[in-house]
Amino acid sequence: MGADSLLAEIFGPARENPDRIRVRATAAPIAEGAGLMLRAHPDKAISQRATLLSAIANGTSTLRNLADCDDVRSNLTALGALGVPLSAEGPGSVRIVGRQVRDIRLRDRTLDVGNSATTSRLLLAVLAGSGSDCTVTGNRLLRSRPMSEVIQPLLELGADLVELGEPGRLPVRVRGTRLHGGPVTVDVDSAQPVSALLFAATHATGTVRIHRRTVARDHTERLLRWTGVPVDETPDVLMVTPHRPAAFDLTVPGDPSGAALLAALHLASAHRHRELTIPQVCLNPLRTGFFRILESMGAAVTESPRAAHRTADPEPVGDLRVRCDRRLRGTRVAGPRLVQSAIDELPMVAALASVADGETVITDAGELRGKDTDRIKTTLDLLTAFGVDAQPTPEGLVVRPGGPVVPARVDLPADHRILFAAFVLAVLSGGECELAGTRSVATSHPGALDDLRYFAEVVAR
Ligand SMILES: O=C(O)C1=C[C@@H](OP(=O)(O)O)[C@@H](O)[C@H](O)C1
Ligand SMILES: C=C(OP(=O)(O)O)C(=O)O
Repeated sequence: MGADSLLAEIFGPARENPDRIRVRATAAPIAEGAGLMLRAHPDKAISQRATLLSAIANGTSTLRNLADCDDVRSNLTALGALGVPLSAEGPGSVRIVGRQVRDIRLRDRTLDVGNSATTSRLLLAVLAGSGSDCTVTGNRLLRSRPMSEVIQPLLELGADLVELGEPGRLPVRVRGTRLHGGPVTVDVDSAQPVSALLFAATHATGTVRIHRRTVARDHTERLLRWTGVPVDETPDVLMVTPHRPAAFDLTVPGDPSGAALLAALHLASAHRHRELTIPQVCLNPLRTGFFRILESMGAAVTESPRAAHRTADPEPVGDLRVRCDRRLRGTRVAGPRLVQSAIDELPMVAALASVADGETVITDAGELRGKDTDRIKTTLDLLTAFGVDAQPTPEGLVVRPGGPVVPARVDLPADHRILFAAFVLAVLSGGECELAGTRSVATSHPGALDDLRYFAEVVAR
């Protein structure tokens, strides 16, 4: 079966979103006393890791509630091209028959993973130990993103990788070989290189010690342990004993980044004094930094973990509740651990900061410069378009109170996280504006316009 028909069977046809919308900030009337409950989309980061891990696991895995977005579609398309048997198991569910890494043999082909850095980096680590000789590339944005932090340590484990374009960028040719163990270092504040090396370690010939700079999202560590791969850890070092993961059944929880969008829109709306419940969200503390930042801004946040997670799931899962009955306070977002746990939500923090009663400083966030866009620059451009007083710093930005004004039209960069911050600013501004360049919603959350519709009138242009 072709990749497109398989994806259509799993998710239905890809959703067509307009590239230009008018947004009028008038929240749907909700009766006092009525409960507010909105569901976040399934987690993208866990979907990415779970599909790739089951592709090399011992046996057949079933994954449910996979995130339907371009990044995960790219990931499944790549697995199909690698000859990994995949079949639809109902809406959002897939069965994946794992293969020995050495038996993955893709020859003389180029795998284009679109926009997804996570897919490209994890895939390089798997292909490095496979029987393949192929090339990994991506779209224009992905080809300009840094890859050295993955390429360099993989080379140190014996990988045969050749950068075919600019040094430290895709496309990269991979000739699979046997990786050995040893020490490797990740000296950026980023989860993906660590995850890539954890994948590589499962099929190396000796123990791999990963010296890391920051503890960031640990979904891969959790999945590996849950599937029987020995991973020891101190704050500075992860130590992996090579082992083939066992096949598994997993239901992907709600995405904390999706919950953050709902919470930010809610706090931007006239209903923010009411409690919004977002059920069944991944409550991994290395992902929920946005909610800690909201608390520091004066919002009330409650997390109610589901008890069963202790035995059944690799991740803590539960309900999130958010409300705020005061004006938001300015805050300081600093330190690699907090920054990493809210890395994709920082543009939305900056948006909310525009209505706080004091200055907000975001720092230690230099990693934002290597995303789909330079998100320090594009967040600043967005704030400026909404008339917000903000200034860039080398590692972040400073946002001053003053509230957004309603611009006639904002031309957005091709970056979904900046688009989500634009939604928040459009609701905060209380007026009507046009957003151009909205198709990037598809990268992580094609249904995001429906989220926005709870808080604003949205008309396609
Ligand atoms: O590991 C992941 O799933 C991700 C890690 C983060 O990137 P970095 O690891 O490059 O910081 C994040 O920005 C990205 O959306 C997804
Ligand atoms: C940067 C992101 O993802 P990736 O690095 O996988 O492209 C993101 O989702 O914001």
